[in-house]
Amino acid sequence: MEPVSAAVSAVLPAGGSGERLGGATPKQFCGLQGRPLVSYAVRAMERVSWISDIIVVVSPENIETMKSIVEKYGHKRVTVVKGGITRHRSIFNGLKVFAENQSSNRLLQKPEVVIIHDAVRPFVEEDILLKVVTAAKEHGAAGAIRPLVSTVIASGEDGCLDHSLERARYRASEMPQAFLFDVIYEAYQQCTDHDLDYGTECLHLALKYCKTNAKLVEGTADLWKVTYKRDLYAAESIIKDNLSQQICIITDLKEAVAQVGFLLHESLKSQVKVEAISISLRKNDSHLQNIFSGECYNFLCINDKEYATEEIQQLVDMLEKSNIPLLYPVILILVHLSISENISFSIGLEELTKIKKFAREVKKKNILVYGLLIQCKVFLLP
Ligand SMILES: Nc1ccn([C@@H]2O[C@H](COP(=O)(O)OP(=O)(O)OP(=O)(O)O)[C@@H](O)[C@H]2O)c(=O)n1
Ligand SMILES: O=C(CO)[C@H](O)[C@H](O)COP(=O)(O)O
Repeated sequence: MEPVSAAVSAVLPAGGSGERLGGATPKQFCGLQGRPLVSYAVRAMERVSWISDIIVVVSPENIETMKSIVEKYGHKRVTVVKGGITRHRSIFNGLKVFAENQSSNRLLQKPEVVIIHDAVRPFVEEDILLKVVTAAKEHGAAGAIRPLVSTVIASGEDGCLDHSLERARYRASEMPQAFLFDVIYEAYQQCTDHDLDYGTECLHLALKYCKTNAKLVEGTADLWKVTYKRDLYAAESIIKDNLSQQICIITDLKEAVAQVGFLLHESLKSQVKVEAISISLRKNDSHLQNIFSGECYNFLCINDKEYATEEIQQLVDMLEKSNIPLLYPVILILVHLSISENISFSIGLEELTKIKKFAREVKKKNILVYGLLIQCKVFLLP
């Protein structure tokens, strides 16, 4: 697919109260693995380099909470805007930031295409964003859809079945959606109070007021909206699963050690996404930096050096300098290979004590260090 050739920004409605989920905290602020749900959606947008501004719309009482989330998790390109009493009113407020000079918000550059995405749909990927934006540029509006899980039926006044819809002909409307900014803004300006208070579908507004037939784009199953309590549990297990799906194996440049890294890569690659690199940790390696910013949280560092702590210290320093938010525990497994002819380990007791002390220190920074000693005996052929 062609790269994006339009100015694109995003509006994330996050101003609801989460009645269906229940509980005192609105669902977008519920913690998943210690981080609020809304922050995952913001992060998903932020990772897409061609999205310029991200407008997060929250209820007036949650403005400060949202601002502190932006600060705590280092979110960039985010403007927090006051929401309305319904989702449509919140989205409209978000769009206004681009079109009207509001006293509390600087006027942001009006995008050609605007993405609208519920803040409670945390697993949105660049691929689907690109598809809806490209389709919106061509058709004026586009939205992700999914097959219906259950058949839609209508009941009559007596509470009995009136009619049912042919399931194969209908689709569930999901998010993200994208619009030519002028189309959706015009539609919202023309909306009646009834639309704003009872409507649930932005694509419908574009059709009703701008005669724009949205292109429907097949989305993936994980675009679903966190609505009920069970959805929070499901989202949390997807997050945990994603975290354990990527590992980086780092070896030094010595051939025997690099060879172990290569073999490990071969045996793991069918189960997890694995990167294996041979580098000198003393130098600043751009490939390793890219792996950090790709949010890899698991590292296996193999070496045969006597001073293993220095190596792992260098890796931790690089990790910290890379400024990736340490939102989850980083797992660093230090594998010390002792390749020798005799059975004694090349690493001394003093070094082991140092590693243990180091592990205790970095644990406070959410970095968990584990050590593994492997004795490889070299058999010399006669
Ligand atoms: N006045 C509102 C209502 C909803 N939303 C946002 O719109 C998205 C989708 O709405 P929904 O799932 O219905 O959220 P809630 O309204 O919070 O949930 P409920 O209907 O169960 O109260 C959510 O990110 C929600 O925060 C909003 O910005 N402003
Ligand atoms: O499914 C959607 C597509 O437009 C919206 O995300 C949905 O309408 C959200 O609002 P609610 O759950 O309050 O109806």
